[in-house]
This record gives sequence, structure tokens and C-alpha cells, in this order.
Amino acid sequence: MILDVVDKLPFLYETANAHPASLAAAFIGLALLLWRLVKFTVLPALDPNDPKEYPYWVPVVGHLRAFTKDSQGLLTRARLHFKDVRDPFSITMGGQKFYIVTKSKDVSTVYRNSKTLTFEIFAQEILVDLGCSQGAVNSVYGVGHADSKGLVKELGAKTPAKKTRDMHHHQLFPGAGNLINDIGSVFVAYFDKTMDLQWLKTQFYANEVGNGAVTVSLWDLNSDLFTNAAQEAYFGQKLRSINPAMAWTMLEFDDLAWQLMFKYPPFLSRKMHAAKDQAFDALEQYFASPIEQREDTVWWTKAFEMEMRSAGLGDRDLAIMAMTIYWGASTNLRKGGFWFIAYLLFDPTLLALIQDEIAPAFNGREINQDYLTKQCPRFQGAWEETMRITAFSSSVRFVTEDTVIGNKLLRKGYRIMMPYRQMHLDESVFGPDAEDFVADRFVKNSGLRNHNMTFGGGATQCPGRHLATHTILVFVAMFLHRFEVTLDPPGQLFPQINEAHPVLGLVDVKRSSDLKVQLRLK
Ligand code: HEM
Repeated sequence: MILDVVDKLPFLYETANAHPASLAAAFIGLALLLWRLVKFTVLPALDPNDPKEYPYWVPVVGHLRAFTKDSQGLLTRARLHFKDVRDPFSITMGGQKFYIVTKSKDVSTVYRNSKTLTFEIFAQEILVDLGCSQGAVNSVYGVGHADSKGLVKELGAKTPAKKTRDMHHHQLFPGAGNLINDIGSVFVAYFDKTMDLQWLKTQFYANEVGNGAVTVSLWDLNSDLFTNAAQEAYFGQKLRSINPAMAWTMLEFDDLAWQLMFKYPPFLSRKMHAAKDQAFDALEQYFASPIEQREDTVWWTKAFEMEMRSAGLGDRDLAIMAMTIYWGASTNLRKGGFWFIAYLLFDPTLLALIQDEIAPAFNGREINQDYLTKQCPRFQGAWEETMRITAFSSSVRFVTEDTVIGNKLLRKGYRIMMPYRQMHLDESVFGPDAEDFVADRFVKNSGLRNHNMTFGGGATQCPGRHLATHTILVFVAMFLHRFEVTLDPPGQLFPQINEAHPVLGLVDVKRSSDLKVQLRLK
């Protein structure tokens, strides 16, 4: 770095002499070089416990542009810049410093610490960005009254946010007294009804090709079935009657939701706001309608509504909060189904092996779901590998007190980001083929499951993880059992990922590389 500056001094001097007008520019350049030298070389040497900062040229802006263009590329470059030792380092974007944690062991330490590292500030920010009133957010999160465990200090009672999380567990977890089967059965009934050629022929993404076969967009098929199934479970028929195309409204919002995350100004994100508001309007109307018309939902929806109303929320705030669960469930399920089927279709040997493995789970239209989810290790393993290779989001935390992670001191007031992809491609954990899809990786070494972070971890670990795995395994097995599936036209290339946009879990597909598949009843 020092040599950098010394090297450039004669150049700056000559430039200033030859063109006096550029003297100011030369001084600015010199000042910038000195600032960089002090900030990224001198100061870090004085405080080796501070996570090193990935250097940048433009103060305040930092790496914002690179992050919005290709976040994983930026994080990889930064990690390699620090010789891949995987100590926590920091990146500045738009004036905000983020600590980046990429070592599995450090990530586990972060997940275990709910005392000085918190999450709720992020949930509150996203709710406000979505349009929730500050009053509603304050009462749901007990702002100013709750401790780090989500207990209201004066009363010792749980905040509504904490109770809602407990309700998710009751609805979505396996185990005595829990209700995962109730919600799972709605998904399976919906798949059973819609994985039917007559039904598919009526959809805009399907074309009849003769002999009773149809060609469909694999992406649209997954989007449609998973999102509508989630809607049916959580909001029953009433929401469908208010907005028959509600699922597609949600999906339109999901496709553009990255603009919300990057805080695009409204004039540059009109389509996203329009879809979002349309979704909120429908859900607001839903919650304003008589409760007797909304009996056909899973337990969670009613329990959640009761809790939120007693916290003083009105229909609009209720709609916004309920939409986040609809969004979280549908955005990832559709991507999971799509990528899993794509990996199977592009490996005929694996596909044949899986088809043999799952066959005993079927007796006509009857499905032994227990068999599928517990007795098919190659099938389960291929799904786990699909998740490992397509998980592109990050867990985040806010540092409320100075905290040591690894051998670095993370300072109060900054944010931590734990990008799953950086951990999932760690060759010291997953081996030299970490970048490849290896269908039996988790079958051969089940210990690797502890390093699969797709569902996050700690207090914020995805409560839908059991349902997600269950419904995706059942969906894909039904799809492969019911239809003969071929690429149409043949010779299509494997779909490309869309790395440019941030996601809430699994990576998006570049729509131009969607797969067209022909479905014929077996
Ligand atoms: C393949 C499918 C899915 C993936 C990859 C996924 C991934 C994630 C991730 C990465 C998080 C954040 C974890 C963290 O910050 O540590 C999360 C949170 C969440 N997920 Fe999922 N998810 C999936 C399916 C579902 C489903 C089906 C539901 C509900 C039915 C669901 C409900 C939620 C909720 C409510 C949260 C917020 C938890 C909290 O902050 O307390 N997810 N999910």
C-alpha cells in the first residue's frame, strides 16, 4: 500500500505541472491515497483484534454498487483478499459497516448468542419498509419494553412477536400435539388436484401438444402450485374469492422485492409497489370480512389474528404482517421444487435411481408420505444437496454490546451478515468439489448436515423447514410418479442462476433459461 502511494507520486507531480488545471484533481487523488493508506493499513495494524475492512475507493458509498450487482462475487473477492483465512472481516456499503462471518464455527457462536446479538431490528425494519405503521411494529415487538429474549420487562410476558413465533412452531413442527400434518395435508390435496393434465391444460403456462400431453414452463408450474397451495392453507377460499389471481400478484411482488430490500425510490419501483399494494388490499379486505367466512384455514391464521388484534392492530397492519408469512413460504418453495426437479432431469442415472427408490411409496394415487420422507435416503440426500448449492441468502444480526467472535472484537452498533453461500462452498468443509452438485454428498457423510445452513440457525432458524422438506419431497415424488417428464425441446441447457438480486433463501433462476418440459401421464 505504501509502495502504491510512492509509485504514484511522480505521476501526480507531472500531471500537476503539465496541466495546472488538474492540480486540484491531483491533490484529491493524493488525499484519497493517503486516506486509504491510513484507513486500511495504518489503523488496522494498531488494532489487530478489529475485523479487517475490505478496502474501497469511494468514502461512504464503499462497496454498495458491487454488492447490488453481484453480492456473492464481492464477498468471495473480499474473503480471498484476506487470504481465505475466514476470520470475520468487514465491508462498508452506503455508509453502513457490516461484519462478514464465513466460518461455520463462528456462525454457530453467533447463532448461540441471543444476549448481545439480536435480530428483531431487521424484522422491524422490513415491516416498516413494507408499510406497517410504527405503532403496530412497536406494540408487536414491545419496543422499549422487551428484553433480548422477547419478554416484556415490566410484565415478564412474551411479546406478540415472540408468541407468533411459538405459534409457527406449533403449526409447523412435527411432534406430539403439533399441527404439521394439518397444514401438510392441505398442500398434498392441492397437488393431487392440480397435477392433472385436464387441469394443467387450462393454465396459461401450458400448451397442449397432442396425444394428451402438455408442455409447461417448469418455473411457472412450481410457482403456481406451491404458492396457491400455501394460500389455500393459510387463507382458504375467501382470499381466492377476493382476488382470484392473488398468488400471481404475490409472485409479481416476489420477483421485484429486491427493489424493496435495496430501498429503491418509489418512482423507480412502481410495478413492485403496485403488486405489493394489491396484495395488501386483498388481505386487508380478507381480515375485514366476517370471521365465519374464513373458517377454512389452518390454526395459525386464526391464532395469529387473535393475538394481533389484542395487541391493537387494525386490518391493514394485520394484512401486512400476514403477507410476510405468505411471501416467506411461497418464494422458497417454488424455487426449491424447480431446482430439485432440474437437477434430477439433467442426470438420467440419478433420476432412474430416485424413481426406483420412491416407487414403493405409491399405490395407485395413494402415497405413503412417511416412506417418502424417511425411507428414501438418496432422494432426501439429493434435496439436501439442492439446497446447499442454491441457498444464496444470509442470516443477519445486530451487535448490541461489543462481542468477541472468532478472535475478533465486533463492536456495538454494527451489523453482522452470515452469507450461506460462502459457507456452503467452503472446501475445508465440503471438499474440493464444493462447487459441484454431488447428489449423494450428504448420504455418504451425514455429518455435513450440521454445515448446511439453508434454513439459517439460532433463534431465527426457519420455522417452516420441516414443512418445506416434507412438501417438496412429496411434490417432486408425485410429479415424477405421475408424469413421464421430458425436456421439450430436447437439448435445453441447465438453467442459470440470477445472482444479481438478493433473495430470502434460495436463488432465483434467470427467466430466459427456464425449462420447458413435456408431461405425459404414465
Ligand atoms: C425451501 C424452503 C424454505 C427455505 C429455503 C427457507 C429459508 C428461510 C431462511 C433462510 C430464513 C431466515 C433464517 C435466519 O435468519 O436465520 C427463514 C425464516 C422464516 N421462514 Fe423459511 N424457508 C423455507 C420455507 C418456509 C416455509 C414453507 C415457511 C412457512 C410455512 C417458512 C416460514 C418462515 C418464517 C415465518 C421465517 C421467519 C422466522 C423468524 O424470523 O422468526 N419458511 N426461512
